Amino acid sequence: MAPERPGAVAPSDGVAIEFQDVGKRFGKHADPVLDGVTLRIGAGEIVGVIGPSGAGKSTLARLINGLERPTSGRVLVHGRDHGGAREKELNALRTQIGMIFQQFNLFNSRTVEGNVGFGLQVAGVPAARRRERVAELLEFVGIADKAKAWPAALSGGQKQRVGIARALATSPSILIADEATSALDPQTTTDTLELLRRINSDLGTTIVVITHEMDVVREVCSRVAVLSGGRLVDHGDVYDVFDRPNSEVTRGLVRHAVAGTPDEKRLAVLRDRHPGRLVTVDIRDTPDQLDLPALAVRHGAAASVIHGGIVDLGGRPFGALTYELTGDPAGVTEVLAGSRSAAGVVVHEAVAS
Ligand SMILES: Nc1ncnc2c1ncn2[C@@H]1O[C@H](COP(=O)(O)OP(=O)(O)OP(=O)(O)O)[C@@H](O)[C@H]1O
Repeated sequence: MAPERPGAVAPSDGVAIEFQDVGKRFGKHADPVLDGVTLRIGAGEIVGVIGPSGAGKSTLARLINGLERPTSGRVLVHGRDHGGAREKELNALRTQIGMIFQQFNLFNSRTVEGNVGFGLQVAGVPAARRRERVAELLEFVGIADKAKAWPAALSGGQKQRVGIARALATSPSILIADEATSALDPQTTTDTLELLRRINSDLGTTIVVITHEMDVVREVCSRVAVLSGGRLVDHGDVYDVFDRPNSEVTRGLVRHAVAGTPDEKRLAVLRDRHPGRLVTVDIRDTPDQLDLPALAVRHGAAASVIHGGIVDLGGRPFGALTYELTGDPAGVTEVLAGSRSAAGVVVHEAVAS
C-alpha cells in the first residue's frame, strides 16, 4: 500500500519552489556562492540540479528548506517566502520538505523502525498510529522485513531506503535528494532512482535531485538546472538542455553522459583502424534526421557504424553515431556532399594517404 499523498499540493499544478534573483554569500566580503539564480520548479516535477563540486548545489538545497537564508532575492516554497520566518514557522516548512543524503544520516542507536518513526515521535503522533505508518512506509520502500534491524546490518541501498522512508514519514510535498546515490553502486543507484520515480508518480511528490552526475539526471529527471560557479548556466527540459547546451560546463556533462561523439584522441584511433571517410551523425528524434546508411545505398556506397552511443531520454533517442563510408569513390563523394547539408552532421576531414 502506498503511503499518504501530501495533502497540500496537487501534482503538476502550480509552482512548488521559486528562486527569484537569489544571491548567497557566506561573509560580507566573500565571493557569492549563488549569484542571480532565478528558477521555477513546478509541483509534481522531478528536477535535477547539477554542477561541478563547489557550484552551490547544496547551498541551493539548504535555501529551499530554510537551513540557509538568501543574502539577496527571494526563495518561495508553495508561494510563501520564508526569508523572515521564525524558527517555529521554519519547522512547519521543514515537515513539508523531506531530505535524503549521500551518507544516509541514520541514527545508529535506533532500529530501522526507530529511524523511520523518529519524526512522527517528535511530532507527537501516538504510538499505535506511528507503528501503522512506519509499517506502511517500509512496505512502500521495499524493506518491510528489516523493521527490527540495526543500520549497521544494512547494505548501502537498504540504508538509503530507510532514509527515504524516514523522509516520507511526514508526507512531505517536496523531497530533496542531495547526492543520494553518489555512494551507491550502479545497480543500487538504478533501484534507488526507480524508487524516486515511484514516489513522484504514486505520491505526486516534487523531487529535487542534487547531483554531479548527468547519468542520474538522464535516468530520472524531466527538467534540469545546471549550476556553475554559483550561476545558473542552463535550465529547461532535459532533452532540450542535452540537445542545445548553452555553456561549456553543460557540454562537458553531456559528453560524459553520452559517449556518442568521438573526441580527438578517439578519432585518431578510429582513423588508424578505418581507412574510409568518417562521418559523425547526431541522432535525435527529429523528422529531418539523416539516415546515412540509406543515403549510402542510394549512391552505391556503404556506411558501417564504427563508434557511437545512444541513450533514452524520457523515451526519446539521443546520441551520435560515427560511420565509415566505403565503396565506389564517386558514390562516397555524393554521400559526403549530401551529408554536409544535413543538420547535426560532422564530415571528418580526409586523412592524407
Ligand atoms: N556554511 C558555509 N560557510 C562558508 N562557506 C560555505 C558554507 N557552505 C558552503 N560554503 C561554500 O560555498 C561553496 C559552494 O558549496 P556547496 O556545498 O553549495 O557546493 P556544491 O555544488 O554542493 O559542492 P559539492 O558537490 O562539492 O557538494 C563552496 O565554496 C563552499 O565552501
